[in-house]
Amino acid sequence: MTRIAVFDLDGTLVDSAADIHAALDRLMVSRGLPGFARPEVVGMIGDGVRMLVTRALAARELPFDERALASFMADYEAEAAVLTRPFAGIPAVLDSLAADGWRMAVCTNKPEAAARRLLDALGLSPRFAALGGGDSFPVRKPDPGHLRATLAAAGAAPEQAVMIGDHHNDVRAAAGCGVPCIFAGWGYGPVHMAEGAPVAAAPCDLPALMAALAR
Ligand SMILES: O=C(O)COP(=O)(O)O
Ligand SMILES: [Mg+2]
Repeated sequence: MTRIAVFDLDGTLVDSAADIHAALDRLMVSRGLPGFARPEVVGMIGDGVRMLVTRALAARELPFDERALASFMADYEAEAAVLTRPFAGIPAVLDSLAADGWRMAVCTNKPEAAARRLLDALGLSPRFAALGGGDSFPVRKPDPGHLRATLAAAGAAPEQAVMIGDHHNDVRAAAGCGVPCIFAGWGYGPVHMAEGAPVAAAPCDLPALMAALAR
């Protein structure tokens, strides 16, 4: 059976916090508000762009505002790959998984256009059979339908899959599909978000953990 590795994007494949942080700070500056410290921004990532902007505005005691969301999205999408790079060891792991016959896909809560642009800019797009963004389907992680639809877009079934992610949204989406999950210990989510999933300390730990989990 062909196996498929479904990767989360922010905090798993790529260290994107610096560009998200810069775009959030530009949004704040445009409103005459102070910016954030990196740990604050890291704690806001994981539930998609609407929640990210909601949390950033709430941190400044402002209500959610569609115009702020639209201007953040346009700005971030254009500048998503300025500072963002794959985590150390990720390109080598993708090479080694491909050599072992794994197919690969991305299931991210980041809007699809920004995710696609980022993967294109980093030269990673050709590696993935499908990209399921936070707005690609009617549901997103932790809803298991997001993972299921991403797998379907890749022409794969949950029985073939292993998910790798850094947030409880990834762990829960996988659990809802009956897909084993590995928690990316190098990412943005605190380790309690693994909720019992095996934790990979570094990308180079993935191939062995994945081989053990794949059915
Ligand atoms: O956009 C987010 O909030 C998180 O994106 P991710 O699902 O790739 O971690
Ligand atoms: Mg993530």
